[in-house]
Parts: sequence; structure tokens; C-alpha cells
Amino acid sequence: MDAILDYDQGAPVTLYLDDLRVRHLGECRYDSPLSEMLTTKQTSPHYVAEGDRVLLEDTVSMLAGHDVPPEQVPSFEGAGPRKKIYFDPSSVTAGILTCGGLCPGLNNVIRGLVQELAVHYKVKRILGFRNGLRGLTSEYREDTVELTPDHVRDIHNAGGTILGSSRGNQDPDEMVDSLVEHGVDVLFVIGGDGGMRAATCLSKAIEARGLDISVIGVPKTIDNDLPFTDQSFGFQSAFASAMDFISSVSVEAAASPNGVGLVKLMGRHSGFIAAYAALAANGADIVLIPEIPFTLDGPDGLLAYVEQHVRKKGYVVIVLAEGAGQELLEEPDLAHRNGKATDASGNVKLGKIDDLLKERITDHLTAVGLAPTMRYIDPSYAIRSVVANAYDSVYCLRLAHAAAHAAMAGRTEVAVARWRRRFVHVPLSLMTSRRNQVDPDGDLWMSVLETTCQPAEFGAQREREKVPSGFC
Ligand SMILES: Nc1ncnc2c1ncn2[C@@H]1O[C@H](COP(=O)(O)OP(=O)(O)OP(=O)(O)O)[C@@H](O)[C@H]1O
Ligand SMILES: O=P(O)(O)OC[C@H]1O[C@](O)(CO)[C@@H](O)[C@@H]1O
Ligand SMILES: [Mg+2]
Repeated sequence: MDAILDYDQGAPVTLYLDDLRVRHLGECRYDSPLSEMLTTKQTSPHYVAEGDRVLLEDTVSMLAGHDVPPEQVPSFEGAGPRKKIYFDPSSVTAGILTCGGLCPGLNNVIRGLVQELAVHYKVKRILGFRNGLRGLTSEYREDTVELTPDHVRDIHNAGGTILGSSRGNQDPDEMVDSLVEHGVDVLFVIGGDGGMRAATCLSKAIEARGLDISVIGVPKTIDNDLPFTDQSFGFQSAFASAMDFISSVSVEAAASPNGVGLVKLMGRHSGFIAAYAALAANGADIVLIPEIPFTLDGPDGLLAYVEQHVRKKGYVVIVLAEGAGQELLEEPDLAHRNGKATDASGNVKLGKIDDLLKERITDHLTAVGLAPTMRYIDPSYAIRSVVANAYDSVYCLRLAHAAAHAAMAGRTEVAVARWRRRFVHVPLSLMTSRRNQVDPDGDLWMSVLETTCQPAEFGAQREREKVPSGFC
């Protein structure tokens, strides 16, 4: 009686109730320092009581599809403080690391963790491991920093991460050795999909050795490509920053003869930054994202539409996610543009779709007598190195609180996330089970089409990878 979820949208996704269960290190025997605050708490629109759960789905039709009693409806464990906890806080050593690409809010999460652990749980020793998972290798394991509330008080005023970050693979057993050597009881891994995979490997290696160490993931990514989280922290700050570049390019393109404004934004496999920044700036005429392949040539292709737009309006503004149109670079004569290499963590390096577009648009418009003025911006790292905005700042702090509570309550192999505006525990296996992508049939993309007035697709419809609805 386990098969619970079946999204019949292209690729069906079946979730089992067991997929949503969180691993515990053992019985919670210690009174939490926060227990007094919790005595009268019950579930309300603003609080999920201990023991209650948060529904995975939120539409009547989805819920009606389950012919099971309420306790078997798919749901997440709520995050938050517990009256009884697993670890004796006075003897806990905590570890924190940040890995992968930068993301606004990393320092905010570090600060929130240190404050919650030190001030409320009275944890005396909090170690920061430097430069991501590399900090747990034998070569670098001694290079730690002791984190105190004083030390982290103002770090949220800067972008980046005071701990540093890195990509590249490490041996799980070597990393566990480092945790044992430092006596770490709870480890917080602040990372993206790779970081969550690494946290899973670490948890498994810890379990295989029968150790009592909790591993908690705090998912971060400006790409917003992690599933089971409403939006990842830092995403909002990143797209707000991207919006300014779209506005600049729009001003430039509008003031130039046959102006073509082109902004390339980060987003390897998911076009959320491009979509949101374009909506926020409201100046984009075309948004191109990895989820929706496009064709350049032909009457329904991108080039014809660009031409038509320039003729009608005098200029055109295109927002391009870096992972868009990669299929165009597969063509044999374009092989030189196709990166096809991988970075140190195994992430595929993308081909240069921006170069191809600049060249093809320039050639096409010139050939039809509309020689363009190309205004191109690649803000690149500028959008992810910014300080977290006010919203992300609050979000990071609350995620950090949830992560500290999860760890002290002996949860492990789990990430904290915000799901349908509640904070929940998401098993790491679920966090890495799929990629969050813009759903071409979802309402976000609909809003993009409504705003830009671009056609739903450029060129002949291609078979595209279907994404499960409900995760965007
Ligand atoms: N499949 C995996 N198994 C174990 N560890 C992994 C795996 N993938 C990545 N890692 C580790 O996780 C760390 C971070 O991965 P990665 O560089 O891909 O960044 P990320 O956490 O995905 O963040 P971003 O969203 O910026 O890419 C790397 O140091 C890498 O060693
Ligand atoms: O930091 P790197 O290695 O240059 O990688 C850049 C990639 O990282 C991301 O910012 C995700 O963190 C992607 O949007 C981008 O493609
Ligand atoms: Mg990644």
C-alpha cells in the first residue's frame, strides 16, 4: 500500500511514502532548551506542530486522487524545534561547509546556524571547514576556523562565503575520517545538487561505519534547479540583479538603429533566472531557456521572428539562459563551439550559444538590409556574488534555524526546505532524485509568453523532455 503519487505528465513520477520518511539517529532523550517555548504550540496556519505533517500536494484534484486514509497521503515531516532532542548540546561539535558555485545568502545561512546553535542550544564548538568538501580531505582538514556569534555577527553584509567554496570530487571515507578526527557530531552541508549528492554519500559512509553523526543539507542554487523547495535561497537576489542588466540592454537597444539587445544569464539546465528576470524587467521580447528547444531558420524560426520584431518595433531584446539551444551546437559544423568538457565536479561545460546567436542574428539582419547594432551583456558572476536581498536574508535565517533544529533532533541524510511556504524535512535521496525545471505547460512559462508575446515555440515542435508538474 505504498505507491502514492503518479504524475501522468509525460514521464510519470511515482513516489512511495517511504521516499518521504526521514532517517533518525535514535531516540530523542534530552530536553530541548527551547522546550518551554513549545509547550502550548499546536498546528495553525502559521505553525506546524511536532508530529503533524505538511502535504506534498495542494490541489483538491490531486488529493482526491488518493484512495487512502489521511495519514497515508504523501506528506513531509515538518521542520522546527522539538521538545526532546537527540544530542546533548553541551557536548556537541558542529561543522559547517559551503560548496559549489556562489549564491547570495551563503553567509546569512552560516550566521544563522552559528547563532542558533551557540545562543539557543549552547553548542560550544562550531567548526567551519574551508573551501567546500576539499576542507574535509586529509590534506586540508586541519585548516578549520572556529565560528562564534561574534565572528559571524556582520558577515551577512557581504556576498560570497566566509568559508570559501570549491568544486571537485573527494573520497567519502577520507571525509568521514576528518569528521571523526574533529569529533564532529552534526555537519551542515550548504550546497547545490552536487553538494546534496555529496552529503548523501557522506551520510551513507557514516552509516556504514556505525557512527553517530548527523548530516543536514541546506540546498542552495541560483539556478533554482533543486526539487521539493518552493524556491532556493539566493535565487531572488540573483534574478533581481539580473533584471538590471536586462533594463540596461533594453535602453541601449531601443536607442540604436536596428538594436538587438542580448543578455546571457546563468542557468545551466533550468531557465528560472532568465524567466523571472525577464518578467521582473518587463522589457524582454524573447526569452530562451534550456527547457524549450528552438530552431533558428525557417519561417517559424527565431531569426525570422527577430527580423519581424526589428521591422515592427525598431529593436528587439532577447534574454538567453546559458543552457538554452545547446541542441543547436550539436550540429557537426558547430562542434568547435560545443564545450562537451566537464568541470572538476563532473558538471557538463556548456557550449557558447551566445556566440552562435550573435553571429547568426547579425548575418541574418544584415542580409535582409537591417544591419543591426548588437548590444550584448553577459553579467556572468555579477548576479550571484551580490549580497542577499531582504527577502533572502530572512529566508536564509529561517532555513538555518530549521537546519539547526533538525540536526539537534538527530535527523540525518535530510535537507531543510520551504515547501508550499512551510519549512519541511526532505530526504536527501528525494532532493537529488530529479531536477527542477521550468514547466513548458506551467503557469510561469505562460506568464512569460503573455508578457513577451513571443510564440510558444520557435520552429517545428521538437520532442522535449517532460518535467513533472507541481515541482516548479
Ligand atoms: N554525484 C556526486 N557524488 C558525490 N559527491 C558529489 C557528486 N556530485 C558532486 N559532488 C561533490 O559536491 C561538491 C559540489 O558539487 P558541484 O560543484 O556540482 O556544486 P553544487 O553543489 O551542485 O552547486 P552548483 O549549484 O553551484 O553547481 C563537489 O565538491 C563535488 O565533489
Ligand atoms: O562557478 P562556475 O564553476 O563557473 O560555474 C558556473 C555555474 O554555476 C552556477 O552558477 C550554479 O551555481 C550556474 O548557473 C553556472 O552555470
Ligand atoms: Mg550543481
